[in-house]
Amino acid sequence: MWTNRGEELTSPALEAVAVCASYPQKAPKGSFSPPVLDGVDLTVAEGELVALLGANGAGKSTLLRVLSGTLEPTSGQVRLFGTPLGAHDRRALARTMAVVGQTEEMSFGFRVRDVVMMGRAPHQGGWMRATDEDVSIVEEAIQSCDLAAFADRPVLALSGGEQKRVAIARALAQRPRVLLLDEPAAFFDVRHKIALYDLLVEQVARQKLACVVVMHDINIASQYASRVALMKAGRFLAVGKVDEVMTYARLRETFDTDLYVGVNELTGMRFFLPMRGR
Ligand SMILES: Nc1ncnc2c1ncn2[C@@H]1O[C@H](COP(=O)(O)OP(=O)(O)OP(=O)(O)O)[C@@H](O)[C@H]1O
Repeated sequence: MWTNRGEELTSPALEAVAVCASYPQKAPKGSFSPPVLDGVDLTVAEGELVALLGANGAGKSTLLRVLSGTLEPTSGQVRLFGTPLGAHDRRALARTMAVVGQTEEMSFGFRVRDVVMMGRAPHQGGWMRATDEDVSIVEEAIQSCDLAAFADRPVLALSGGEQKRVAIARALAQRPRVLLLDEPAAFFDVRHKIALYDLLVEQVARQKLACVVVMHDINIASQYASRVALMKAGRFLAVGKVDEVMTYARLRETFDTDLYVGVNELTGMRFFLPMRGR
């Protein structure tokens, strides 16, 4: 069954099928690095937040690059609402998917409000004239990312964490259906970290977003993720609900280290503590 936009109703929002990926290398010319992703399968539905967890170098950011179309898989395929990523028109893709990378270059000379407005560009006509709706979406994104106090400041005059919040506000202003974020809370203080994930789960539920987030904080993942994917050496060790996947043994295998796994008696949620070595 198909919608009037030609999308298959039963298709997941985002799908990686048997994806392998390598990086092009300078020498010898035309060669590739050894595989960084090795047969990854993932489906992400609308209204769910999937956390990618794994040690440094496991391939999390690479998977995000492949899912966003920045890196071509060497084999396998990524599909967005049932259609191969490459078959989507660039402008339509920009309306459908927003990406917040590990590092986001901010342009010199722009104010916070201008940068967030850039998220509306794929929805605007050739003249890029902001409608009342654009302005109100931008203001909502600025408010929700706690940026109102900085809205008229040059973006380069903000701290690392504040600039990251601007990049997230711009992505939310895009009103995408799929949102990919690479360690979005890396520079955040604890209050802003909790506020960000509260905001993300609220957006995921309200806008029916399909959201994939690379995370290093396993306690945040256990509290906010609909599902968790544990990565090691370019493969998934396990994908599933927190209680199925975030076990002592699986986390040990993922991170090559022991973690204490506890359960919060008030919420029933798991928590994890690092254990010192000998
Ligand atoms: N541009 C690149 N060219 C060549 N190899 C790369 C490139 N980027 C990453 N790699 C390699 O690919 C592997 C996976 O890197 P990736 O950045 O995907 O890991 P990650 O799981 O996101 O790690 P981290 O937690 O440290 O951010 C690593 O071995 C890394 O050295």
